[in-house]
Amino acid sequence: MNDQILMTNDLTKKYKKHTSVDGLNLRIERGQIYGFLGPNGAGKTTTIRMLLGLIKPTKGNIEIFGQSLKKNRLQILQQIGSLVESPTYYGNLTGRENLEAVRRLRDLPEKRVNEVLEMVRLSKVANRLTKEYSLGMKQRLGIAAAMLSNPDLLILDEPTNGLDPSGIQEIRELIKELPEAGMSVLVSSHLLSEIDQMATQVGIINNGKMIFQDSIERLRQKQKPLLKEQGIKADLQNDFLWLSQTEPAFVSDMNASLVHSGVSVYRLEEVKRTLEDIFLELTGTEGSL
Ligand SMILES: Nc1ncnc2c1ncn2[C@@H]1O[C@H](COP(=O)(O)OP(=O)(O)OP(=O)(O)O)[C@@H](O)[C@H]1O
Repeated sequence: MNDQILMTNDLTKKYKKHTSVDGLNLRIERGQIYGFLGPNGAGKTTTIRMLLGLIKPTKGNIEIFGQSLKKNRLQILQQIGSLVESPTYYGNLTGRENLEAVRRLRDLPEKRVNEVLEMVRLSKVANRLTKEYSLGMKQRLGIAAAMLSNPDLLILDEPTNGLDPSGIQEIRELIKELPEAGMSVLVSSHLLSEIDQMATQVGIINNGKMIFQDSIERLRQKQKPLLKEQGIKADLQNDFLWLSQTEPAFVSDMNASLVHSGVSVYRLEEVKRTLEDIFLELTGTEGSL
């Protein structure tokens, strides 16, 4: 079912002569995890600020939950949870106390604090002071606060920024579970690798313009013909592009070609065949052990 939750038409923001966001037509459907990708300065934060009614578009319109943001701002924003920039806390309060303060302010049900702590996997450290939290824990607490009101749409601006790989993994796992809890998600990042395994849909923005918007599967499929055109044999398996040649010149040409075509390469690795692989190949017993 096509159930559009967010739609922008020709969304544009100009600062004097500079166009930060240029005619964006964003489309997000209910239940999707929409990865909003673009290099630094591409216009992601400016777009998100417009979606949250924090700044006014120069041109274009925004429809969220089927209603115009201009006309129904407050009603729409009540159903959106957001994390824009680093969350701020009272360091001398515990994680639970910080959430409790937000909950009271917004008059939300008491049980919700425990529910969101559980969802972001902070229950065990809920009674520790937040000044002792790691950056990843702080980000998760920020997401918990954004989820307190049980919003239909969660907007997260670069929630993995500055985190180490395990922190990124935790956020990724957490976000993946949100559609099941009834939330659609827009999550921005400047690295494809960070949202690769969690987004269902991807919008790529560059210099304020949308250059790709489709499913993550379609984005992956684009990689193969590109190499095929150049006579390079490649096999796409488990999110990795497998190549049989490893000469330095070949690898660097292939990398340049992918990057020039807008495909972010986040790791190049030579995988040596294990002795077991060689043994299996020599003995022809592959797959029959
Ligand atoms: N208040 C402002 N006044 C003038 N220019 C601005 C303003 N806010 C943003 N810009 C410009 O708009 C462009 C897009 O910025 P934006 O912060 O939206 O990018 P971004 O994709 O979120 O990048 P980053 O990840 O670095 O935050 C940049 O060139 C920026 O300098």
